[in-house]
Amino acid sequence: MSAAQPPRATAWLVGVMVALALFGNYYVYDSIGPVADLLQQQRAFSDSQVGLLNAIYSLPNIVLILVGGVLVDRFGAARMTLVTAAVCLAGAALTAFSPNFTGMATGRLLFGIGAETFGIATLAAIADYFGGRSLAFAMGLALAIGRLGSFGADMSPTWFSAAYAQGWQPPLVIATAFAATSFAASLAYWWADRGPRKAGLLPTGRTAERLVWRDLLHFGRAYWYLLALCVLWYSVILAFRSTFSIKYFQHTHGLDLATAGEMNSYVFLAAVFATPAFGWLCDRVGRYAPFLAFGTLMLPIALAVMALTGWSLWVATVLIGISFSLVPAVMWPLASRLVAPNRFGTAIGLMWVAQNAGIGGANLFAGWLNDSAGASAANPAGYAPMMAFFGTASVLGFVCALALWLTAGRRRHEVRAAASPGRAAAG
Ligand SMILES: NCCCC[C@H](N)C(=O)NCC(=O)O
Repeated sequence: MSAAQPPRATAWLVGVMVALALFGNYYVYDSIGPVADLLQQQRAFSDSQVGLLNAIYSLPNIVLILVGGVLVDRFGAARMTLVTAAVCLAGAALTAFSPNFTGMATGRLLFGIGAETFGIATLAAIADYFGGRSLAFAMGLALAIGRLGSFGADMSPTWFSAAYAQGWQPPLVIATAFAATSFAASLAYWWADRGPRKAGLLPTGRTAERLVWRDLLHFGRAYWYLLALCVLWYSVILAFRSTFSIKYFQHTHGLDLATAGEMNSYVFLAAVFATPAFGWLCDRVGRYAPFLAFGTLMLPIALAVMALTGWSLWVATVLIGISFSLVPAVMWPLASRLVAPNRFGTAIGLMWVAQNAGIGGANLFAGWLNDSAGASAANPAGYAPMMAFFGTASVLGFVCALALWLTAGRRRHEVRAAASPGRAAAG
């Protein structure tokens, strides 16, 4: 980190553009769910085909995202944000305008290849500009605007009802327009970044390094705890909340589809406001690991409340909302403190390789558990193995958070980390 920093106004301008870029990107990510039924009715897609349109996003990233992280370190956040936003735009357009399933799937594949590296580049951008000040708040705010994009996609059948009335294509064309907005915001960020970068006001650690595979093993112990926690927590929260929770609410708590979906969407909405608020709190208090441990603890408690008690679903929804807001608000700023700045992209890339594999694996395993136990509305007890699996994984995530707290998350470590960002426990 250089001593001089970009002016605060420039940092916030960049923050706003990055957040706008994330908004469009998250909208496109979540744009398939709302048109799934139309795709089945009008294009005769099967459930597997619709599922594949989302799965194909994660699968290539189990390998490619690592390369993406290294590219971010090598070519810088601004250039990689711009390039990957262009790839995402091409993917969204191909998805919307393809005459057949193969073309649509290729579009989603392209979008996935661009989007995960785009995610790393935007985190690196915020770390560049807010490394020494309000980092968790700025990252939380950017992620919150991204979540607003996901919420917007969920609400799009209401907001753009005329487009939905015309069939499956106009909503995907709207998604492409959001991808174009994301590209425009990325272009503006790249433009604004040129001055501070040339003036040497940004971290100078990002060098044109080759990918040395052995180096990947040289992160400190705290980083590996964070990686394990990232895999376990995201696997549970995304596989449960994005795939199985609505069906689970319907079958075990007797909700209708609309109410179950609404109950689920409150978690997104809560995250929009609570993620930056929690980030702000962490910056003010100057502590990260204890908050991370608290956030991860909320998840197994929520799952236990759902699976083992007859309490209102609101209790579990609030607890998951806290976890879903707090953990990302702390995890990514903490990651930027645990590794050197020139290895941030690689570090996040490695975390997201494992995360994508974990999310994919958890989805497949939970589905297999439900099928094997015959989970259904007639047999709600059949969901017990899935809940036991999610519960165990979330408890293990909490154990990793505790281990991280003990390794590099005590007050003395975090004070030192704040004084010298990007160096703590890097060793
Ligand atoms: N856009 C939804 C998937 C994002 C996955 C990505 N690897 C990630 O973890 N992003 C940070 C987040 O909390 O959304």
